[in-house]
Formats: sequence, structure tokens, C-alpha cells
Amino acid sequence: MALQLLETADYTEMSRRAADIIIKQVKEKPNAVLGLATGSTVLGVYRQLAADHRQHGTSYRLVRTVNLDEYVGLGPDHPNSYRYYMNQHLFAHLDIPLHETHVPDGLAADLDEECRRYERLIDELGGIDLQLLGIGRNGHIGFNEPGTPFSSPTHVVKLAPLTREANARFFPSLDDVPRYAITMGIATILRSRRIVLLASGEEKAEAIARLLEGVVTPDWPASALHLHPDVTIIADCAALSLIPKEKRKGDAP
Ligand SMILES: O=P(O)(O)OC[C@H]1O[C@](O)(CO)[C@@H](O)[C@@H]1O
Repeated sequence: MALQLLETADYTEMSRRAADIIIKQVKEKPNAVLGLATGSTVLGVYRQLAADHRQHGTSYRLVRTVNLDEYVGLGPDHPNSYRYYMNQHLFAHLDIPLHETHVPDGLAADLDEECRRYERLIDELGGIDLQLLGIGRNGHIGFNEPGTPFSSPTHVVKLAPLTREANARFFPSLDDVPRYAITMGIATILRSRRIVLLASGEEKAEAIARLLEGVVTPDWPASALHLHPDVTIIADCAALSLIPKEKRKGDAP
């Protein structure tokens, strides 16, 4: 059990290192299943993947993708839905067939059935080869809020006030931020063959410090990653600012 820690000078280098890992994965396995995330942190990675596709022609024609989460009540045309985000920021810039890209359906009439369908879908695709993650300030991964059991499959979650406040920057007002979301569960994430978690900026420093402390508890969802055999954390200096310099190299506890 070891988290591998990669320190980068800044956001751009963090994004480039993560994009390189994804590009290598796709070259090694052209029909790879990529688990994708949304949010601000991963935007630079998507820009790098788009640039690489344009300049070097890396092909995603056979790649399949599954996203971590989606807001309940927002459809694909809603500018704040994660489906819309993925189309805008990544899929429109690659040669990936849109029908091979999957995001939970936040408008499903039966949300519990949608969660079960999503779990089955991931299995039918053969599981996730590489899962990209951001981290919330309260330690959430996907939308798995503190207290979520590590055994959880894809499920509907009530968003924590801190998460709604953090994401309010994308909405006209806090009141417009959805109260519920569908998210892959911790167990779903842990079934991925490889996990890459990104963190940038001082506002993630506490989250990363707590993750690297190594205490494994559902109160800090990201700590479940200590139970996975192949996790790489790519974090910039600012996100590592609470970690003593001598502990920044090599494997985390
Ligand atoms: O990258 P950000 O915007 O800080 O978000 C961190 C995490 O929080 C979420 O946006 C959910 O709130 C995840 O999708 C993301 O990985």
C-alpha cells in the first residue's frame, strides 16, 4: 500500500504530467477505459490532451470514458452539467465517438436504477483502466462526501454545504447549485486499475496534508486511496505547502 507522490512546480507542469500519463495509457491500450473528473483542477489536463491530439494526432477513436459524477436535475444542455462540461472542454477536441463517452444521467426518472445501470456499464466496459481524480477541500473524491462508506457503489448523494459553496462560483447564486448528485462510489473508484489524483493551489494544501497523514477513515473519503495498490498523486508546490520538504519525495506513507 503506497501512494506515489509527484511534486510539480506549478499547475501547468501538474497538468502536463497527468496528460502524459493518460496519453501513454491510450497509446499502450487504444481501447482503454478512462475514468474522468470535472472541476477546475483537471481543466489544464484536458487542454493538454486537446493540444496533443491536434499536434501529434494521438487517437481516441477506440477509447471509452466514464465520468465520476453528475448533478441531479441538470441535463446535457445545461451549461453547469458535467456532461456539458466534458463535451465543451474535452470531447469536442478529440476524435472520440460521443456514444463511447458516459456520464451518469442526472435527469433519470429512477435515480437508483440509474446508479445500478452505471455500475453495470462500468463492468461491461471491462472496468476502468485509469481514473483521474480531483479532491475537495473536505476530502471528497467524486462527490463522495465525508462519512460515505468505503463499500459504496454508484449512488445518489446529498451535497455537503462546503461542496455547494465551493461550486457556487459556477452558478448565478448558491441557491442555484443542485442539492443532490449521482456519483461513482468509493468502491467503484477503488476498482479502477490505476488512479491519478491531482491537486493544485493553497486551498488544497490542508486536504493533501490530511491525505498524506495516512489515517484511513470514511470521515476523509480520499483516505480510501491508501487501500489501493496503484495511486499517483500529482500536486504542485502550493498544494504541498503544508508537507515538510523532506517528506515530499518518493512514496507517501
Ligand atoms: O477541481 P476542483 O474544482 O477544485 O474540484 C475538486 C473536486 O470537486 C468536484 O468538482 C466536485 O465538487 C470534483 O468533480 C472535483 O474533482
